[in-house]
Amino acid sequence: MNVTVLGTGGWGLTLGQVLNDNGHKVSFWTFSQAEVNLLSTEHQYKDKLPGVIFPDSFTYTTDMNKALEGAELVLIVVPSQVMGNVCKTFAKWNPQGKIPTVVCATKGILEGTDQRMSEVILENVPWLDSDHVVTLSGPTHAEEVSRRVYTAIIAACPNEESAKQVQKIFSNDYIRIYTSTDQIGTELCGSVKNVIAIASGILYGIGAGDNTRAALITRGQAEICRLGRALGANPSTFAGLAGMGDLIVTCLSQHSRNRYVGECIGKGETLSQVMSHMKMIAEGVPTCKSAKALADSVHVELPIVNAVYEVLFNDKKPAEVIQELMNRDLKPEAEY
Ligand SMILES: NC(=O)c1ccc[n+]([C@@H]2O[C@H](COP(=O)([O-])OP(=O)(O)OC[C@H]3O[C@@H](n4cnc5c(N)ncnc54)[C@H](O)[C@@H]3O)[C@@H](O)[C@H]2O)c1
Ligand SMILES: O=P(O)(O)OC[C@H](O)CO
Repeated sequence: MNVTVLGTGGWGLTLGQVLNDNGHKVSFWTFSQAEVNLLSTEHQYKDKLPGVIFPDSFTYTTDMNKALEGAELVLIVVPSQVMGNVCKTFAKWNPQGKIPTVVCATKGILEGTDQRMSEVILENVPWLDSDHVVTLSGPTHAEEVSRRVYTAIIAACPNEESAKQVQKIFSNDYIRIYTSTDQIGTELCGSVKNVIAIASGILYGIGAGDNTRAALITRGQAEICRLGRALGANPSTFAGLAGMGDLIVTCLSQHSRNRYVGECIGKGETLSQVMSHMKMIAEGVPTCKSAKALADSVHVELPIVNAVYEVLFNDKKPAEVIQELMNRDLKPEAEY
């Protein structure tokens, strides 16, 4: 198959390598000429994935129409907050009557409109329909998949046949794809877990114990469930790879950018200080605002997300918000 990947960050490049391993022809689009120059000459992205050499057959361009020539599958892996603009350009491409499957591996919720990524794509690409937009999500760090570490993830689409097509295209002997028709739950889990991972990082930064981190992950999961249920997700998704699986990896992994942001803040940096030395995207930062807004819109309480919001955007001290969390009214565990 001819595959076009929109986005040359660590995850786009890694998924391109998976598809190349599976025998597909991969072309990349990036907004950055500097990235085209770097990747075309060095075939690696040392700042993001040191030591990983990408195939010579990969092509890179800033011309999206050129990258999309003959595309049978399009994989979008750009930061969530630029998804709308990237899709506006993508929409100008003429697929000549044959609508390709569009796979979205971005995790996040758009600030301002509070839309999930499949909603942003569908709104901005009029010739696409929901049967052709598949979400790829689950516990995956590019640092590991690029080294072909065993991994399992979810392909979610309301149309089961499209999810199965993506399952077949991406699966191989080191990456195993499960299908789901719960795209809402899959997208919400993959987005909100990043906010909980910032909280986990804060706990690392202040030197909290394992008990505290286990409590955070479990109660973070309860928040994701509560929001997901209110927005129409299937509750079984929360216990699966896109739910608990991804929450665990992002809260605990040394590779997690969201955990890293939290850890720096826990050690005393401000958000703008952390952002000034981050080389990669930490989606939990914008998603914290959108998750809070989404929850407010359906009258769902997300105490941990709200606490992270206070620390990130209102300069509250971690110790203060943790005390507030601990001192809330006592209640039964299963109340969500
Ligand atoms: N890295 C991972 O391990 C991983 C795993 C699963 C999901 N994801 C998700 O994939 C998405 C992309 O993350 P990543 O790790 O590949 O990115 P990254 O942090 O490695 O790099 C970001 C990339 O965004 C692109 N970019 C920046 N500004 C842009 C703009 N204005 N227009 C278009 N492109 C722009 C650049 O090409 C840059 O390389 C995120 O939503 C992330 O949560 C990442
Ligand atoms: O490195 P993070 O924290 O952005 O997480 C990346 C992936 O979402 C983990 O599945």
